[in-house]
Amino acid sequence: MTAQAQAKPTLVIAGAEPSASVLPADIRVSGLAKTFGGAKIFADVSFALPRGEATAIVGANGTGKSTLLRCLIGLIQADAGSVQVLGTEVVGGTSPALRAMRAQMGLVSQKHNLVPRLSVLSNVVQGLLGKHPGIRHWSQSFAPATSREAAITALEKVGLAHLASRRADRLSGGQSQRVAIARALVGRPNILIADEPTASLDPAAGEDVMELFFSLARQEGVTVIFISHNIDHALEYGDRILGLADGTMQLDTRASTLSVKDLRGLYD
Ligand SMILES: Nc1ncnc2c1ncn2[C@@H]1O[C@H](COP(=O)(O)OP(=O)(O)OP(=O)(O)O)[C@@H](O)[C@H]1O
Repeated sequence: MTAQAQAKPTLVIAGAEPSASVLPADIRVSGLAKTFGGAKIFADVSFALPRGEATAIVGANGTGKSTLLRCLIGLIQADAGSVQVLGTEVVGGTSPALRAMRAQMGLVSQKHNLVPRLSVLSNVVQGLLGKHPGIRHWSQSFAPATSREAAITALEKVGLAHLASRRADRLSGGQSQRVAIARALVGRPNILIADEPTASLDPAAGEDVMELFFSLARQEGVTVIFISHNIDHALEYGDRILGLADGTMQLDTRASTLSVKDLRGLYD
């Protein structure tokens, strides 16, 4: 299959895999559309993500990958369509319903988003705020012992328990991203969402973070959806690839059936 052929509408198979509609899905998107100020970002986007699978979203800059993730989390409202996450309808969902849904998710972003002046342990404790809103989970010193212990366990999983008391702004980029992974995992989420988790890391640190992130996600049986500009990462770590181009989902297929060359077609 050539790169050019893969990205052309004749090969669009979004939503067409029989398995996508029959497997239990943690995320179901149907007919999703989003505009900003009248400019179409994407329309008619449909897919289903089976439980326990990792899905990579790929596509050129500005095609709407982050916007799509934000619509899934309910941080921005789609203009049309439906998004069901763990049984909750996100489009038009109430704030309490969206908060309860997000409490079952872990988020990792490219900028780590740690609170710089707080300790590593407090940052990880804050990963429990979705499940336990309120001041007790702002800092490890207010948190109940069970939460502190959960945070230490999460730090052990990413190999950083020995840095629990270090301030977050005294970490390297790779260490920060590991702490962000611990924070995402501490609440035992059902879904992990990562927006370019290695974008700010050098290649070796990026590789380490991807290995760690996916080995932990697989151990926990978590459904993962991640954006990557690294085609090798998308193919290596994604069970499935979603490709956005020209305002539609041009690609929705198993990673094992694709090559680097196929995916480059999305960037032409
Ligand atoms: N809040 C917003 N208001 C207006 N336009 C926005 C907003 N957020 C994103 N956009 C626009 O929507 C388009 C898609 O942006 P988005 O960040 O989703 O793309 P992306 O595929 O994630 O890009 P990249 O790969 O560069 O991160 C861009 O043209 C962007 O400028």
